[in-house]
Amino acid sequence: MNMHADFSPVETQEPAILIDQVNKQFGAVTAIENLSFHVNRGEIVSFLGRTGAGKSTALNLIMGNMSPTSGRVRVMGMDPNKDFRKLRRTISVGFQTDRLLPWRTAIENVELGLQILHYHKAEIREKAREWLARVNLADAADLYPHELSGGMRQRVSLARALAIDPEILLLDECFSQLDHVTSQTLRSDVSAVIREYRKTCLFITHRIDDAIEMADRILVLGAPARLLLEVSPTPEDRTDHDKFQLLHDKIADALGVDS
Ligand SMILES: Nc1ncnc2c1ncn2[C@@H]1O[C@H](COP(=O)(O)OP(=O)(O)OP(=O)(O)O)[C@@H](O)[C@H]1O
Repeated sequence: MNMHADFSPVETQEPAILIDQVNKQFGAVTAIENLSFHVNRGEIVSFLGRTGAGKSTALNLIMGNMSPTSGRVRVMGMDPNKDFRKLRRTISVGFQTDRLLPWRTAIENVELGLQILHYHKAEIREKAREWLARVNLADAADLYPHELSGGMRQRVSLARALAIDPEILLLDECFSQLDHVTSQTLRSDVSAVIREYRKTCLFITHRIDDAIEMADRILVLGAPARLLLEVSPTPEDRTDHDKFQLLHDKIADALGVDS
């Protein structure tokens, strides 16, 4: 159990993430234009947009790194920019690059977030081992990042993000640097873990396949970020080739890209 009093879990009935009529300007540039959406607890939502669609800006707003020019951003009912400290244990992020520390072994990298949150020493090692095993890396605990493949490093990075037991996992293009086969395997392993532990996940990608495979709901964004299409893939959309293609084409059409 985490003994640090500052980081007690946040309890609320509100959606995990709420974006309500949000605008974000950077000088003359509009990054987000009247964007509204929510992510329910335990839901996996994919954010799909072309480059420059404001996906990173939306992520920064949710992480509390900046505040909107107008509109409301809420995470578990709180303002992430104002309640940054209270939400430290609530949100974890998996990035496009693994961001592992090269001088730490795999297990020591997983331990990092737990150390920052002042978990007890014995608990830190135990949880890190547990999560490495969950991402199928139990045997790689003592290897350094340069001894691991790209897919393995990304698994370590995801174990690190999940080890602090966050309510919400934000995944920012975290499979896009990997080859197709590695990315597919990791994607299905990670979505299985997210569903098993009933995490809320906002998954940012520009790959239509990734979104259909992983998400309960897909939000297709135009640039500047505004909602163009919202779809909920069914299990058949994933398993039936024709249905998959139909949905793929519909999303590609909304995005204005060739499928
Ligand atoms: N700090 C900033 N200062 C000025 N302009 C910014 C800033 N951050 C983002 N922008 C602009 O806002 C728009 C949206 O950028 P953002 O990085 O959020 O898009 P994105 O969808 O994440 O793009 P990508 O897929 O390429 O990462 C772009 O036009 C970008 O140049």
